[in-house]
Amino acid sequence: MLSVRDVTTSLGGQRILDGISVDVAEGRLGVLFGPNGAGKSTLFRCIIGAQKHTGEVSIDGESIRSWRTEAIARAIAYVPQDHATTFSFLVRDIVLMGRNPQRGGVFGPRTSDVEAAHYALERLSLLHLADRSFTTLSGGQRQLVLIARALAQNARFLLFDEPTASLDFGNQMLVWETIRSLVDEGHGALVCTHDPNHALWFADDAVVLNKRGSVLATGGAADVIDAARVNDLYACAATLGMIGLRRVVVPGLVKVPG
Ligand SMILES: Nc1ncnc2c1ncn2[C@@H]1O[C@H](COP(=O)(O)OP(=O)(O)OP(=O)(O)O)[C@@H](O)[C@H]1O
Repeated sequence: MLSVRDVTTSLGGQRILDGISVDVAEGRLGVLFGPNGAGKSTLFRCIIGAQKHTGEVSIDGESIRSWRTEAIARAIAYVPQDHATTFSFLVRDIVLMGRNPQRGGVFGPRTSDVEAAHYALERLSLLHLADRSFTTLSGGQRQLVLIARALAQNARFLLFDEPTASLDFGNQMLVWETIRSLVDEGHGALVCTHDPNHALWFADDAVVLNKRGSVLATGGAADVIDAARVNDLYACAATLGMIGLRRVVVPGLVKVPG
């Protein structure tokens, strides 16, 4: 279990997160839902130790505050919101980078690392792109490559920051289905999303943040993300229609909980 307890942080002299607590359990898919600027990305950075904070992040009851970066990366894989690389790394090398925390030292990749990267590419049907430059890929393909890198990392817990932003509907579903299947295989995931439908379709649990960076609600996704709450957060009557999409099922593609 990855546990976040009472995490509070400030940026530029301003309180950004205020006493956030969230659990990420293996075999559970949680979503982090909240308006722009609520602090979702900042919370991810706190969790992986990239942002100073008070409160505690622990794994199986052990605080990870003093863990080295590599040790954290062996336990937690983070897929950032938008990865604009200016270097034209090959896709296979980007995915192989996911093995760095496992390798340690300065030695080159072991056979097992190459195999893990190959498996991750194969799992996400990306083998045909393995020798393409990352910079030449579409946004959806890049996102899938970053998920493959996280898969190669073989961490117990996966953090995704808006993994379907800018993707077409088909790729949104592919990404969510991939995350869901990784969770069903035993990973724990926390996914930041702006789409209440995605939360209802795919997530088990939800944490709703308000724009002041504190928890508005936490619990089962369908219990805490409903029309009233979405309307309250965004003051938008159209949210009722969006929530209605929950009942639209693409056969064999979208799993609707319950
Ligand atoms: N370096 C910084 N200095 C000052 N304020 C910052 C800094 N980085 C982020 N912020 C502020 O922190 C707040 C939270 O930002 P964050 O990116 O975590 O929000 P978010 O919920 O992920 O937003 P979005 O949904 O738009 O991606 C925002 O108000 C942002 O302007």
